[in-house]
Amino acid sequence: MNAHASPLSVIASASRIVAKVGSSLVTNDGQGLDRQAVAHWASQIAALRNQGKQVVLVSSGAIAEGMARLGWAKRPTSMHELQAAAAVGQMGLAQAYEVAFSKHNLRTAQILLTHEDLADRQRYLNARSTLFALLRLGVVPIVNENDTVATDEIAVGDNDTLGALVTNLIEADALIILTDQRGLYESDPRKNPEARFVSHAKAGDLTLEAMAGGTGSGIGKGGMLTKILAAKRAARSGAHTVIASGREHEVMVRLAAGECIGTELRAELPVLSARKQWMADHLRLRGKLMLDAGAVQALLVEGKSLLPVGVRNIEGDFEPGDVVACLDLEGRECARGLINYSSSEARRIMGQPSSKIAEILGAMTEAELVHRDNLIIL
Ligand SMILES: Nc1ncnc2c1ncn2[C@@H]1O[C@H](COP(=O)(O)OP(=O)(O)O)[C@@H](O)[C@H]1O
Ligand SMILES: N[C@@H](CCC(=O)OP(=O)(O)O)C(=O)O
Repeated sequence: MNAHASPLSVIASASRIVAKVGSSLVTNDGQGLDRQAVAHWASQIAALRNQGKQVVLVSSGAIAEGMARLGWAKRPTSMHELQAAAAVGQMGLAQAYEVAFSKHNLRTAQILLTHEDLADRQRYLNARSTLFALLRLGVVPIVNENDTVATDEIAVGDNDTLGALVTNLIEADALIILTDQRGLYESDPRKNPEARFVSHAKAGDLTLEAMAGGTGSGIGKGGMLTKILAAKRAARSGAHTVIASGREHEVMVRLAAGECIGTELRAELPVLSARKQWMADHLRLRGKLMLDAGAVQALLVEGKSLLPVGVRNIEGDFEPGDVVACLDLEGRECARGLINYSSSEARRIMGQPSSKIAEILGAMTEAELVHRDNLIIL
């Protein structure tokens, strides 16, 4: 896993970078904003900009800062208290970044997103154009989840994932995830101080997911697993990921100079087209299709569309245009795509040849249940 160490960090050649800093890196142990840390992020991003690199910052910390401002020692569990803390804290966060970046003559822009903003194709394209406009204007976009309005149904959920979604959105070359650990260890170093460090691996390598645990800090949200999954997601648009310690001196600048710091997860997965990436990232699954062996072979090996004849069972309620998962014989999701028929229609035609669709439903809109153009192989 540590074998293919490259002499130069992937960040050296990246011209568009998304950098994500976790809550523990912008607050003093969750007790209010660490203005010195914020100043360091600003000066490092300013240095990268002076090298001609475009940088979008995804910063956590709103809830931690809100808790400090409200005098709460413990992270609340109720959604509305969390949302209230985020609303209070985001003010401080935005203000601190604006002040810190202004010392380098840089303007900042606040971008608060939810999953719902990105799941709508028009709003997705709009967010993308706005981010590009900001980068062209030389402004540093600072992104966070819009926690104040984000309920579970519409939330991205954690900023590692949000960082990956923004990486895909703006087709960044690299995602830097800064956290309170040196990078990925073979198991959580808080629980196992003997755990070995992973310096290089392939993004999307399934063995990494088994190594990564949840958050250990009580301040952060995602833990290491969301970072590993973020790297896999970022790789789908060709972006490499580095997970490194935000406590390393001048970590971003040294990475940009080519130094290998932290865990480098290289993008070696097939890159999805922009439209398929958006489908994979943003649309909620509405149902599941259990396939037979022939259909699995047709999809995965022969690159064909999914026909009703290869479906053995269907779960869920969906309408034409919704996203459904395709499961293989072992129940693993092997593909997902936009379905052409509603769940009630699909149940009536499953297991049948396409020539029978018109007879069963009264009309045939499409011969395929999911056309290959609308299908993502996982
Ligand atoms: N295999 C692992 N390697 C490194 N850290 C891990 C691992 N598994 C779990 N962790 C935990 O993940 C934490 C970092 O995630 P998190 O607390 O969410 O930080 P952040 O706020 O930076 O996102 C670490 O402090 C560590 O305890
Ligand atoms: N949006 C939340 C942060 C959520 C989150 O993922 O936190 P972290 O694990 O510290 O990156 C906030 O600003 O408090």
